[in-house]
Amino acid sequence: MTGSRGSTRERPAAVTTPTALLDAWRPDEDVLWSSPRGTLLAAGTAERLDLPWTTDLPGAVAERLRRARGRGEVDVVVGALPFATGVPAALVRPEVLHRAAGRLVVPPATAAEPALARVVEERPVPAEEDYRAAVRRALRLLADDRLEKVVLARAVDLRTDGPVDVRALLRALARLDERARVFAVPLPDEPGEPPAGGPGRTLVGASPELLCALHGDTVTAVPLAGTAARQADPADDAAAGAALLASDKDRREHAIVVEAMVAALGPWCADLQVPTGPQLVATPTAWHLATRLEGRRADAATTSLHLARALHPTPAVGGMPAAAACLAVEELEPVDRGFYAGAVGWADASGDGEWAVSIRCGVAGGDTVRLHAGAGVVRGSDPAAELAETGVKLDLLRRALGA
Ligand SMILES: C=C(O[C@H]1C=CC=C(C(=O)O)[C@@H]1O)C(=O)O
Repeated sequence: MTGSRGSTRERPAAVTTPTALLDAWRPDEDVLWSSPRGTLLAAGTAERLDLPWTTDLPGAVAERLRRARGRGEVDVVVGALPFATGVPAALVRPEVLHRAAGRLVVPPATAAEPALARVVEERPVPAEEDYRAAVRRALRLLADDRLEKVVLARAVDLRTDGPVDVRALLRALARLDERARVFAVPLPDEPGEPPAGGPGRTLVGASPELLCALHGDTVTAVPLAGTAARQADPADDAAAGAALLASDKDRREHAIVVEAMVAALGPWCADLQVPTGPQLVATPTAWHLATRLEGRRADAATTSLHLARALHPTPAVGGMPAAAACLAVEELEPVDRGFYAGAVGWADASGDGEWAVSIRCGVAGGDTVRLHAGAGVVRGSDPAAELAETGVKLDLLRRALGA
């Protein structure tokens, strides 16, 4: 699935399947990534690349991959980049890379399958009324023209009655959303945390949003923005999707993202195709507006990480203008985003790579899972509706956890 075929520590795709890779995934040791293009199991760590976005990340990664290729080692990095641009990434060049064709498709659960630990407590951070108050403060910033859009996120801390089995959670996520990019990335301990005795922290999720992909010369990005809750009744559900597609406020929120992404990709692309309007995409809990951008890279030296760095943070997770929105996020959100709303995926020595926006995810560790979700605030947004929208987004992980 990647363009590079040079390394000696890779297993041929024919010998394995996505579900075999999931079964082989080891907590705290391995990264799992599954997308429509294929599934990767990055086993063990040959090299840790804990670089922030703000360094010459594309150059540094390309150089390390080139050297690894020269030594006949795995020449692919896999992992996650945080939301904040100054914070180190959780990227690894694995000892062994296993690949399988196609995405992870998990058969229905059997009685023999171990059940996930039960969620016994949920604590929103901040409290729901404080989130609504933060949206009202954001609306005041939007009113005086300093900002056009800001995405405000909140967290929910879940406590379970036993350790969370991340492999079982991945299975549940893959069953729930067959179109998503599903991932599990072991994270470093938080600074100042005592050394982990038990299981460490794992970023785990099912992202519906492609930040960018580069395959050969083809550049793709599929920004999402604009949300409506799915409905149980099919007619109501179709009506909710149609209403979203017709919603002025959501189309405005979406257009801000597309405009910023087209501007960011422009210098890297020849012939960038931009559809005239958004389409609907569905996740199990939400409808979204989506626009598929496709172009050809203008320069053969461009890698997927050049594109990711040019795009991040898009106004689907930050806002517009980006710098003012990030300041507002810092001021209005009481919880650090960590690896939520960053990027997760892989890059290889040929320049190819695929990066999802790390949304619809949580950080699992021991008996807790911290979930995050955000909603785009623009003029005319309603604090109660934004709170409900973040709830709809959080529901994907809640549902996978059986909460
Ligand atoms: C920021 C999130 O979603 C983004 C993706 C789709 C729709 C969004 C929205 O309507 O605000 C967000 O931009 C999230 O899931 O936490």
